[in-house]
Amino acid sequence: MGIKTELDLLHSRRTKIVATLGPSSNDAAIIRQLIESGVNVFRMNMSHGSHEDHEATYEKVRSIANELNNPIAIFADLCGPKIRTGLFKNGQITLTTDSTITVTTRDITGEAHLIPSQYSALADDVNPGDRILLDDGKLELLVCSIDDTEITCKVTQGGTLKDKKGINLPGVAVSAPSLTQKDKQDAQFALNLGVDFLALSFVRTEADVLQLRKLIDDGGFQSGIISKFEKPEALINASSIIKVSDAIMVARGDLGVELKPEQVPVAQRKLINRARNLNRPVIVATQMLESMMENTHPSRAEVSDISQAVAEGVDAVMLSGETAAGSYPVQTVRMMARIIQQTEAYLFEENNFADLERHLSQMDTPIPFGHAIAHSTANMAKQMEAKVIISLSNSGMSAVTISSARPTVPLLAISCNPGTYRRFNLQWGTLPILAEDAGNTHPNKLARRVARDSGAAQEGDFIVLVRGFASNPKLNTPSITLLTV
Ligand SMILES: Nc1ncnc2c1ncn2[C@@H]1O[C@H](COP(=O)(O)OP(=O)(O)O)[C@@H](O)[C@H]1O
Ligand SMILES: C=C(OP(=O)(O)O)C(=O)O
Ligand SMILES: [K+]
Ligand SMILES: [Mg+2]
Repeated sequence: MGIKTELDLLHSRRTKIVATLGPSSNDAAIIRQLIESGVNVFRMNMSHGSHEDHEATYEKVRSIANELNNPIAIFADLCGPKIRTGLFKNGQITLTTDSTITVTTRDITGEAHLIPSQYSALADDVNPGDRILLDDGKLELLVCSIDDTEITCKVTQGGTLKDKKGINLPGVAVSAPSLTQKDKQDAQFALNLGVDFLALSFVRTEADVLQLRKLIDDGGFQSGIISKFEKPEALINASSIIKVSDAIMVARGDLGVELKPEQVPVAQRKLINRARNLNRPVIVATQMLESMMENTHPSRAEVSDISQAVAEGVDAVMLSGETAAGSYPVQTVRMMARIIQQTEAYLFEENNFADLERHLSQMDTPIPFGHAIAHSTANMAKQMEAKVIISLSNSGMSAVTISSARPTVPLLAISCNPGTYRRFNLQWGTLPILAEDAGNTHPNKLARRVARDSGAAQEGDFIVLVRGFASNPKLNTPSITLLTV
């Protein structure tokens, strides 16, 4: 896929698509189709699959993305202290409501009435009367008694339980740290592969994020961090967590178990607004097209859910089991792209993304420095009917600040750092451009050339160039330049 095709896509879809890799999508032909159907970012879930599997899939994605000249970004999602069931003899067991079962932390294979879990402190963390939720809360147990490694429970909500499904303990203070020993090993592995981001599960505080940041920095890597909001504590500490993260994810699967399900949509809205106000990309994840794991058509409620997230101004929507283990991975991505396009077309027609801008301008004054520049850029580009906004970024700050204003005019984000270039692909309405030259000496010339070569603008068209953002206030000298190609 050349840059012109990408540009056409950007004109028709600003909200990005994240797809999880797994057994249904580890084949080169499928990966190619997923990219051609609209995937912008792939997720490798470290909770499943071996390092060998992940490495093989990673190399396939990179080689196909290179071949297609597509700025696909890849992130590794660390397990975090997610407690899971172990393996069962036939891959699953059935739990009957009102029956008695045992959860054990012994290292065994599970069978009827016996659920293994590798989390060794489980028996210490729970008390009689606590609830244990299984598989994103679909099944529920009540703790009756604890004897060393054995937790005796009554099944209060039965059903089928498969291998390695999540265990949640709502209201129980889990002793495991956010970054477990396994996470550190998985992070090293993924950083060595060259992932663009690491996703940190079950973040509770800013310190959790900084611990991972240190691990990345100590290894001399540049990977970004996506903080996953899955705990009530994270919502309380949202601003401080967002500020030290490169992006966030509203991880609705675990969040909906740790909170009540009805609290999730409000948390989603608040997090989208908070992340945008702080210039950080935000992903909404989980069960977006869940029914398409087995069906070729989505439920009406799923379609509305995606449409709603787009209208709320999210940067990216994510597919999990749908592309990792579902029967129709490519059809699911196509469906997601269609839903996004239809909703965005309406929003642009109604000038509703501009309403989001107004929402932002309702923030306390003076509004943050970057927002003023970003909104002026968006407005000027629109008023002058500029063909494109071009940002020049070393760190990526100019591009993410402009993207957060959700401009009507497409944003071409230039960087000469391949990692920054790919990380741009998670951002709303941003088409990444990799340049050999950072444009420090001849920025106008570079901007004109990129606008022309990408087909975004022709001789005589207006373009708007933005550059000079920096996190150090003394070096922060953003400028807007109106250029004629
Ligand atoms: N790499 C993989 N290998 C095997 N199964 C996978 C893989 N990725 C996902 N799956 C399956 O798809 C389901 C949904 O995927 P996902 O949301 O990524 O996982 P989870 O919710 O378990 O963290 C998983 O529970 C698992 O059954
Ligand atoms: C995305 C999520 O995390 P995971 O799939 O790793 O549990 C979630 O909980 O919604
Ligand atoms: K995970
Ligand atoms: Mg989760």
